[in-house]
Amino acid sequence: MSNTTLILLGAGSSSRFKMKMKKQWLYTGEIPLWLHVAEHFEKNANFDQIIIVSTKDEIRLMKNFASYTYIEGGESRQASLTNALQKVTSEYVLVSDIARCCVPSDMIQRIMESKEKGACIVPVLPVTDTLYLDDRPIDRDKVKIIQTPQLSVTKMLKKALETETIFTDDSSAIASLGEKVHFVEGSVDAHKLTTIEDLKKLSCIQAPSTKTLTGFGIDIHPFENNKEMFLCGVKIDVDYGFKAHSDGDVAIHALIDALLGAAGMGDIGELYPDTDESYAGADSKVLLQDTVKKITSFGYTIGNVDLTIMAEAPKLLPYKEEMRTTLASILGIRKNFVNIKATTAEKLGFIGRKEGVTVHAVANLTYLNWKNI
Ligand SMILES: Nc1ccn([C@@H]2O[C@H](COP(=O)(O)OP(=O)(O)OP(=O)(O)O)[C@@H](O)[C@H]2O)c(=O)n1
Ligand SMILES: C[C@](O)(CO)[C@H](O)COP(=O)(O)O
Repeated sequence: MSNTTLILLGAGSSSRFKMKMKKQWLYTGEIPLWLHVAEHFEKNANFDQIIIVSTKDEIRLMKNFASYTYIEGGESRQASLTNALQKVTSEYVLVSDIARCCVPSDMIQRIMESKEKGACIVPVLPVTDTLYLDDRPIDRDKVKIIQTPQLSVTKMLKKALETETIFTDDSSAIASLGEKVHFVEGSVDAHKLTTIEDLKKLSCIQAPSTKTLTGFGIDIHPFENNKEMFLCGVKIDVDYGFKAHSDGDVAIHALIDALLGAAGMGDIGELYPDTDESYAGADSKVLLQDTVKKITSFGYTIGNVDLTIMAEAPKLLPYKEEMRTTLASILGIRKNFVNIKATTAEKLGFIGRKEGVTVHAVANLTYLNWKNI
């Protein structure tokens, strides 16, 4: 028993990163950044428990990668930390930002070995440039740059955060109680990933794998009279549509499943349950937009998609070009990467009897190559 819990904070929105992808989900080789950080800490110290703090959507996906304890974050770093601390029963807690993704092994050792030296053990860097406060130079030897991870006595940190005051790190919270903060040497390598430019300073992360991930989706809907019909987001000029909880766009539903399949994100029913009244009559284009947003924020980029619509009726040839253009625009790819095929079932089965339609879809994803940004 190490009597230490590791909390990795990753519930931020990456707003300063200014990419469609969240920085936590940038891929290094075949693993996302958050997992790279967790595995690195796990290799370098013993923990009773490892807690990853993230958002609800991300936690769903994270659980497919590794069995850590996952906790939903809050509005601020401090709120996220407070949520995670509720699950901590060990004497010590090591808290780090996932954004600080290249913390050297010797820095982790230095912090862990200093456990007894204060209520909070903090890695620091000296300032090497001249410093001014407003229009006056100040003594730079009295100034420190504070990094993470920080090791705290759990009960002190919990107590320090029982306040409305917002602290930018754990050490400032503990210092506010008058408790001893002990400084150890940090490292320039433990630079925090905040903007795209920071990527150049982080040598521990490699280019993402060039692997292609393939997903397959299938959906079936029966016809229903006196409804509007939509396929691939295009209104089809017939006086019947599909029986469904949403607008019944069976093609978009199959495509969403193919995209989710390639990303390892489950299926359409998990993301947009048909028991949820907010999706009653939903425009499937909006669901596809949301799926694309999620896939992109999790570090993937869409390569191509291919759909086969099996329908005895209606005739779809006149709509194929508009279907291609509509899907390409939502997927954010050129229309030559969107293929639509239509086929009959040669009058066989429920499709042949004109009772409904089946759509098969395939999608390919790759990891977004952030090295080319
Ligand atoms: N509500 C929040 C906000 C931040 N963090 C985490 O705290 C760390 C430091 O935050 P920062 O680098 O500022 O990340 P973001 O908040 O994502 O970035 P930005 O401010 O640019 O949106 C990050 O690992 C971030 O994921 C968190 O867990 N919960
Ligand atoms: C905790 C921290 O990384 C210490 O340097 C820093 O304060 C986080 O600041 P942010 O504004 O939440 O990125």
